[in-house]
Amino acid sequence: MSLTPENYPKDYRAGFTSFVGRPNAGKSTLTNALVGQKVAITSSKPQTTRHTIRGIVHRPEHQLVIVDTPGLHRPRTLLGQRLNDLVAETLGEVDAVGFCLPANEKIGPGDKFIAQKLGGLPPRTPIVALVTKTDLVTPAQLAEQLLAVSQLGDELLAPKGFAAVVPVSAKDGYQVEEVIGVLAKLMPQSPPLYPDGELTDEPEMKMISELIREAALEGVRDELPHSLAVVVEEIIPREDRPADNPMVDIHVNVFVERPSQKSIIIGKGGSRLRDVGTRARKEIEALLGTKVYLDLHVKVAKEWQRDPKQLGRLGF
Ligand SMILES: Nc1nc2c(ncn2[C@@H]2O[C@H](COP(=O)(O)OP(=O)(O)OP(=O)(O)O)[C@@H](O)[C@H]2O)c(=O)[nH]1
Repeated sequence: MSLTPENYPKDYRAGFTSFVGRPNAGKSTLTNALVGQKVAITSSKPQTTRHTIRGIVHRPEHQLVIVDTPGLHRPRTLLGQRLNDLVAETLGEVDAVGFCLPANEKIGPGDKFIAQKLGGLPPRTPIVALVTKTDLVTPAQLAEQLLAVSQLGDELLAPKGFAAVVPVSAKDGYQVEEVIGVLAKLMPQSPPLYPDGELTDEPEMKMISELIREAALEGVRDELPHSLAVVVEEIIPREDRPADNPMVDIHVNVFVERPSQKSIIIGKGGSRLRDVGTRARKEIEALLGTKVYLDLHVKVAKEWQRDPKQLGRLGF
């Protein structure tokens, strides 16, 4: 029998949690592992998560709603500041924060910067340290990192420190269920917030633009992630299609900052853009469950990261 707001165990817990951590710490991959389906985009390039995407973890005794925040980092451009505002806003509203620190990298200034920010959250918000990517280190290295992480909490989150320090590998599934359990215990007693089986409430347009962004970033150089914005202009059901075989036309603008970046995205004779389109289309078809015609246009919007008007137009 599925859970409803009227029929749920009396000690049921439900609430919001958010993962923070420096770029590449493994936040998106962990979200996907917890939810069990691809919802947040992942890539080996830092800062690919621009939008707040929620994954929802359902268990018989609790529900976790995960808000996936962009990588916290020191503000550099206007876009950077906006990302930070977004992170601060998101974190003010959650019941617990998961702070991701990779097991295979020494704690650095970026981690300390984030820990300091977390120290400024309302005193009731518990913070769980998640030591990610444990598959990449030996048990001895892991033990050392767990100790270093606890010390970081004692130093910068005094007097409470971390509510827990949990090692996890999203890649091989080690301790994924433990992470859910630890976070769930920190949620308030509450009826389920979302119906059973719902995995994300992210609007389709955002998910589509994330899929295209992910495809467009595949295999490109480091400078591009910050310079790329994807805007889905419209989604139109194709007329004159048989009812059992529908199709939608999706018109998309891909914005870059410089003509040279436009050439990178398009590739020789348009070959790269065709590949990006094919890969993204397959993912979008799987998401929507219908055939898709994807119309991609690459445009140059100079310095869009620094221009408030352009940022607004691009949905930031
Ligand atoms: N070996 C291993 N690699 C991992 C694991 N989790 C994440 N990764 C890799 O680490 C890289 C970054 O992971 P993401 O999940 O995109 O990191 P993120 O923190 O969301 O990154 P941003 O969006 O840049 O903030 C990717 O190449 C992942 O495949 C893990 O448990 N084990």
